[in-house]
Amino acid sequence: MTQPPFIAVEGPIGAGKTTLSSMLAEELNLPIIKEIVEENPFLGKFYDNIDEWSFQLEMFFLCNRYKQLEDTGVQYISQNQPVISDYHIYKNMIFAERTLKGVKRDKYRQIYHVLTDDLPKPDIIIYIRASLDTLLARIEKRGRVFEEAMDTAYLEQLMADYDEAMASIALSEPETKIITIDGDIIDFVENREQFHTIASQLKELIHERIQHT
Ligand SMILES: Nc1ncnc2c1ncn2[C@@H]1O[C@H](COP(=O)(O)OP(=O)(O)O)[C@@H](O)[C@H]1O
Ligand SMILES: Nc1nc2c(ncn2[C@H]2C[C@H](O)[C@@H](COP(=O)(O)O)O2)c(=O)[nH]1
Repeated sequence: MTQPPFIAVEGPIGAGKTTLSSMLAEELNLPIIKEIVEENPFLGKFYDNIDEWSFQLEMFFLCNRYKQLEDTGVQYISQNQPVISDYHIYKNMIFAERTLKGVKRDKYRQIYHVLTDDLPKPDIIIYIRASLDTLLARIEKRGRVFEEAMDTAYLEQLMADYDEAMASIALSEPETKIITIDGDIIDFVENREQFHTIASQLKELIHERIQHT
């Protein structure tokens, strides 16, 4: 039996994940699972010194996402309720593979698999891509102080890592539907028509999948 749709909005930092997932949740009346960022005690320290703080930060993100998906994701799925999230659990690996090295990376990989292998995985991914200039402009617009120390090369590397990760999911999970949005061209914030095109496409996919559940 297929599960009711679990939708994840993904993309590099500043792509518009939280914005788009919140808009879609409201438009389609879906419950939303949202990342908690402001209370993260390690992010500021991490951007000041990645090597020193990466393990603590990656573990913090992993444990929080695990707990959130365990508490709410599993509950919605078991009630046959479609749900949208502003992250995919695989995001942890995208970042950790970039920020961790050696023994810590090996340990992290093991813990990641132990915690996440039996979690429900999204079967629809909305992947927002955008150019470096667009991402930088949106990060600046958001104005989080701790992100001022972010290195541009780090963000550029993450953009490539995201492309690679999405290509790998497309190959290894052909049943997962990936909708790619060009965030430089499609403006779901300013252009209602463009937002409605995305919302209608998602509504149709949810409808199709519910019928097969
Ligand atoms: N399409 C868009 N056009 C203009 N501003 C946007 C757009 N998408 C997001 N933003 C703004 O960019 C910033 C980052 O968006 P956010 O949703 O927090 O990104 P993410 O969750 O991917 O890091 C926010 O200030 C948001 O209001
Ligand atoms: N090293 C990691 N950093 C992460 C991870 N998830 C999010 N983040 C950072 C990136 C941003 O500064 C901030 C919010 O993320 P958004 O993508 O929502 O803008 O947190 C992670 O797993 N590892």
